[in-house]
Amino acid sequence: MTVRVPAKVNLWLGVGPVRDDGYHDLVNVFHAVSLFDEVTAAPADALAVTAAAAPGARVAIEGVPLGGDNLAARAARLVAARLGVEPRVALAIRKAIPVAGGMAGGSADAAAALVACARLWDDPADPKLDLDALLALGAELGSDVPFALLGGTAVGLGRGERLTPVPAAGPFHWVFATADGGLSTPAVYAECDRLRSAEGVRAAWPHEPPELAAALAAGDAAALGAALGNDLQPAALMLRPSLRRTLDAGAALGALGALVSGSGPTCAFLAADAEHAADLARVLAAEGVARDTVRAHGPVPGATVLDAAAE
Ligand SMILES: C[C@@](CO)(OP(=O)(O)O)[C@H](O)COP(=O)(O)OP(=O)(O)OC[C@H]1O[C@@H](n2ccc(N)nc2=O)[C@H](O)[C@@H]1O
Ligand SMILES: Nc1ncnc2c1ncn2[C@@H]1O[C@H](COP(=O)(O)OP(=O)(O)O)[C@@H](O)[C@H]1O
Repeated sequence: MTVRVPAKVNLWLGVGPVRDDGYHDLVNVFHAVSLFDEVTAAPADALAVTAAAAPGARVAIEGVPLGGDNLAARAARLVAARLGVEPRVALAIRKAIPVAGGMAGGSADAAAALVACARLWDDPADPKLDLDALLALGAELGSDVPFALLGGTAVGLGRGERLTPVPAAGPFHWVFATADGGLSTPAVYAECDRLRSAEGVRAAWPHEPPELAAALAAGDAAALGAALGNDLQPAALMLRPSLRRTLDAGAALGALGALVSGSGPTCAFLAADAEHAADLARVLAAEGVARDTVRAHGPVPGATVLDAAAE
């Protein structure tokens, strides 16, 4: 049983004040892109996780924990507990999504494991775990996990887990510039709070610009590029100043939009079309402002079971 699951880029990440539980209220516009991890789940004597780079992918696989704290393993245990079975499964993860890169690769693997384990252990004649149940389990694992189940384009409120799909025409063509080393999501949120308090800025209630929804609905890449935004970007740039050069290089090459993806350090560039994306990827790589560049398009569906013929 193999499940394919996409990375995300945040088209808009409005970050509100920190809440009593330590999380921030968000207006998080997620967009799933065609950069996929795959998780294969097979019955086994005990829970086990392996991880490898997908063919041709240059991911820093050593950053993926293989013990019980791997998000896919946590997902398997959660499904097993909910269904009252033992989590006897071997999970083989093939990663193309950058690790700790702001593209929600760990969340993607968790979503894939939720879907795969539900297929393995739920009763098909009387399933306990429908999509709503999986979305609720996903939210227990992490704020970004529900979106990896859903895919497409969606706005996430609350911690980012309360999702509403957003109509998007697409396809939109993207280039992602990966970086050496990841950024810790909690550290970037903490830096965002620190910068705001140092500047005496009180976080406003986050909002989403109306131009964004209009650009998505119309499939207008130029308008979308102008409407992108990320409240975590100043914090990511403070923690990783070299990203400024990467963003400036993309903008100078005519990217319609250039921003840090989520908590970074991956930078996302919106291209006018597939050809422009190929040019951007090639020149950014040649200029040495990224570890690697990867092209992808969005929106794409969320976690999907591959049939045997496709595997
Ligand atoms: C920033 C975003 C943007 O989509 O993604 P990444 O860039 O990490 O992929 C997300 O908000 C990350 O979501 P996710 O990675 O699932 O975070 P979680 O495991 O739920 O939380 C990890 C930590 O991030 C901070 N956090 C997360 C979500 C949120 N709304 N407010 C927060 O302050 C908290 O410090 C929390 O302890
Ligand atoms: N399956 C997994 N893949 C990647 N990272 C994982 C996984 N499970 C747990 N992690 C942990 O989650 C952290 C964040 O990883 P990831 O989801 O790739 O990044 P981000 O939150 O920036 O999008 C990693 O540094 C790693 O310690």
